Amino acid sequence: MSKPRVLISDKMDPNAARIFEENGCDVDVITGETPEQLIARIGDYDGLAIRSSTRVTKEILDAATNLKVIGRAGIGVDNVDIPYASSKGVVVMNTPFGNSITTAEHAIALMMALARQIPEANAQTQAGLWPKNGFMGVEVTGKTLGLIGAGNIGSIVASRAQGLKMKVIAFDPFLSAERAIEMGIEKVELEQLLARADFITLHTPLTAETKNILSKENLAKTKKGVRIVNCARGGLIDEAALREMLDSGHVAGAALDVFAVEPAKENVLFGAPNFICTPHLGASTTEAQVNVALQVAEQLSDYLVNGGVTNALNMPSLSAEEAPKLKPYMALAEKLGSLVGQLAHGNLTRIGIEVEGHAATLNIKPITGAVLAGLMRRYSDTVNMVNAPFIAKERGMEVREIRTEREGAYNTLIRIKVDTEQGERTVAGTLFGKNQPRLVDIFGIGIEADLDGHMLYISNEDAPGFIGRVGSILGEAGINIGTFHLGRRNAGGEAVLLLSVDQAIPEIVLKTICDTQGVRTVKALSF
Ligand SMILES: NC(=O)C1=CN([C@@H]2O[C@H](COP(=O)(O)OP(=O)(O)OC[C@H]3O[C@@H](n4cnc5c(N)ncnc54)[C@H](O)[C@@H]3O)[C@@H](O)[C@H]2O)C=CC1
Ligand SMILES: O=C(O)CCC(=O)C(=O)O
Repeated sequence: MSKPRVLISDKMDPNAARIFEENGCDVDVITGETPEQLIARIGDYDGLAIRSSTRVTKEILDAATNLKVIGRAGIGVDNVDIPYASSKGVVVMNTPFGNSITTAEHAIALMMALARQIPEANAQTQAGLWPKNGFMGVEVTGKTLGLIGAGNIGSIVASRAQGLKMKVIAFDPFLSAERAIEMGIEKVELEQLLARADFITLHTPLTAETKNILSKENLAKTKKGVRIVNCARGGLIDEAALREMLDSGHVAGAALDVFAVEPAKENVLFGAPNFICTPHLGASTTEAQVNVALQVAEQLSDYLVNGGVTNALNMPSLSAEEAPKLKPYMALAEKLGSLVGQLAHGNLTRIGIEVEGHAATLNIKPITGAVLAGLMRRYSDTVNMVNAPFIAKERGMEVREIRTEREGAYNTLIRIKVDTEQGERTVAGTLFGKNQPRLVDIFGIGIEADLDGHMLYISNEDAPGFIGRVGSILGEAGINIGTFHLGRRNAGGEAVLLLSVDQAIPEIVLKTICDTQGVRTVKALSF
């Protein structure tokens, strides 16, 4: 089997390339290309490792015909079109913790630089001005630091600021009261933070809610003399409004690592009083870059070589240890989903996935993904367990998952219930001999069958001689029967026949079977 191919398209610590190679991938490091160059090249690769420079757009994803996974060596993934990647079945991963300490330290460094105007004092001193009387700083001790966003980085900033004897308040709608107490900070509303903070530091992603969170209006509500730090994302602050506030002296200083448009070769803030900036250096320490490079290479190669999923933003995590345990369940789930998809008529709007026994002790998200992928395969060739939940949602399907660790008649069971035009339909399957997917129930009728290759499903009235008649029709058409499985609701009632055959069954043969007395439904299946 050929090795997975990975492209590193942004500057990254060389350890990343080494790890990819050690883990069995072929790797190319080609940085600084234009989007057109990347579009021309990307079709050759299974994996793409990036930092913040490569923008993974729709056009790039359309050209990435072999791409299975994108890894961001860092946290923010606003440079990747995740919904489109999901629709293409491409997993997107980041490295959520590798550069958090470094970025938090950068925010603290910028805060201290602002408090003591270090960059300007340095420049004037080296220019021979000895400006001893030109710079009057402020202490941070006893001052209030307002965090907007108290996640990984925000909480590290909080603990460092507490070490500097600052009082920390935070606005973060998703911060629980318990966590705030644990962090020793005060959870406040945005209005309070704006009114009370001597320093404000931002640590949220850029979303519809956080875009321009420091708008002109909100900047006007800040305390006079406030100092503002942004090491999160450009776009969180209205840059033109901030410039006005710096010029007027209402904002005593601002330090930005990130800009609305990057690279920021020119910006309305350049040259403003008490404005300092760095070129998106928040994550730039040797330690952080080694961390994220190692992590992204381990994660991507684990996915490409072993199927392990870690820190994916568009699918559930699946460790390399979990992957082999889940694989037979996912195969079963896929087959059951596919059976339902092939047999159910009309739109499926409600799907129940019940997992019992041993499978329920595992991570069931991949099982759900596999059921949905199997179920929707009849709609699309590109559906897979990554994009299936998104497509299901898009199609308005309501998916319910029920997990019961207690064993029933089988040591493990996956049951799928769907509402169809004919009412609720159920199929269930188990694993025989630990990894052999086996159907055990079809629409409430017990049966035992492998779901493999070409198959024929017949629902009929239970009557003597029926099986012989079907056998003869197939025999006369030269179609060899591999396996034969029977089940019935009750004697003389509804019966089910599931056959595996060595070739696809021609329409004309299906029609002949359909016309046979006692037949209710006939359907050729393939798995
Ligand atoms: N300058 C740089 O080089 C770097 C920048 N970053 C950026 O820092 C940001 C934060 O990273 P982490 O702390 O790791 O992320 P995180 O996900 O751990 O924390 C983000 C926090 O923002 C909060 N939040 C979300 N919406 C909010 C809203 N509307 N108002 C207030 N709070 C809200 C969340 O509840 C969460 O607690 C990310 O955008 C990331 O891209 C990260 C690393 C390096
Ligand atoms: O890779 C970088 O230098 C930027 C890091 C960053 O912005 C992030 O991790 O979100």
